[in-house]
Amino acid sequence: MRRVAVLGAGSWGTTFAKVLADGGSEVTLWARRPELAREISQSRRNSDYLRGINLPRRLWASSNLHDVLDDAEQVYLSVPSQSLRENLRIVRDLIPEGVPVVSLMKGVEKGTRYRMSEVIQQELGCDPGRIAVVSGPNLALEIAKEQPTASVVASEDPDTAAAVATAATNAYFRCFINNDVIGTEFGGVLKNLIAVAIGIVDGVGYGENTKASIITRGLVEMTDFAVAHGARPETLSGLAGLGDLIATCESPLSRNNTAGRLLGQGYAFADVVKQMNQTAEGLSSVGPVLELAAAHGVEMPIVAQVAEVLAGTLDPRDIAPHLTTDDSPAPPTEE
Ligand SMILES: NC(=O)C1=CN([C@@H]2O[C@H](COP(=O)(O)OP(=O)(O)OC[C@H]3O[C@@H](n4cnc5c(N)ncnc54)[C@H](O)[C@@H]3O)[C@@H](O)[C@H]2O)C=CC1
Ligand SMILES: O=C(CO)COP(=O)(O)O
Repeated sequence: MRRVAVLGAGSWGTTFAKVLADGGSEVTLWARRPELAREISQSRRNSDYLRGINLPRRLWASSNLHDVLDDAEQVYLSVPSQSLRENLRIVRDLIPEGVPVVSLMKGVEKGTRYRMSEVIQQELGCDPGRIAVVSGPNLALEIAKEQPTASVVASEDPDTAAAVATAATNAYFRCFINNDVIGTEFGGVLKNLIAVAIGIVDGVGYGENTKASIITRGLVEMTDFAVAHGARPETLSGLAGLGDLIATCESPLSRNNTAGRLLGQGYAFADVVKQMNQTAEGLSSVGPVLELAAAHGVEMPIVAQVAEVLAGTLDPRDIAPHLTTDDSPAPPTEE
């Protein structure tokens, strides 16, 4: 039986561990807190993150990294993006030589502005073909309830993508593969920012026209940004772009959407951070994304307005899809 390891026992790491176990692998899950590892292994529950979900028998957890990584044939990473580098420095000598390393994360590192696969490549010093990323419309709790879902596995090496997709496919979860790592990864990062915008206008009380306008123009911003970085535009119209954008913008389960809603209701950024007890990656990646956009000459008026609302310099009621960074009096063209 294939033996795989998942690092990070939050909502997505635990859900993905279940996906892999239900796909036939024997899964070891690393939880930082020993009491959480005990609860998962003994009660088959993760009550902090996945209330009411029974976890499969083929999944056990430990807070000991040696136990988790020993003999792993694939390693999946699901910690908050801003903590990935420090965690990789702890585990890099424990990851078995040559095995696929898979990012489940949807963030960009502050300061360096690197994607998660780039951080992995730097810290492990490995061939990029050993790295894969998983991204798609994947709200953890729905998948933990075994609702039918599709996702994308991207890697520069088709064998790596196929090996990961095979391990991560089961009766309710299906993975498609591609080799557009940049597009797949940025799709997941960028839709979080548009979901924050949707949450903000929802919190303000605006309706479906505003939200549809933001989703549609948001997809243009996502595509322009990703293509400027080398992505294929089709990837952004696929599961890892439009698919994830729809899921995250529509669902109250989305933490990015929820954070935006609180901002739209008038809470200050610091209060929103205090109220969120789970990771909302968009709050950390808005800065590095705008820096990358400026460096590549890409206009992102919606994301820029999100940044202003977070900074407290724009009233949430004034966030709007019709505003552009273009000062000319001529109407903008819809490309
Ligand atoms: N929850 C979801 O529906 C999905 C989440 N993701 C992505 O998965 C990644 C992980 O997010 P979630 O599991 O949802 O977050 P979460 O907030 O549910 O869990 C994060 C986990 O990381 C641990 N953690 C926090 N700081 C840490 C540190 N410094 N070092 C090691 N572990 C630390 C926490 O204790 C917790 O177990 C994020 O990048 C997110 O965008 C991707 C797809 C779906
Ligand atoms: O990435 C996700 C769904 O695909 C989860 O979104 P949130 O991080 O906003 O909860």
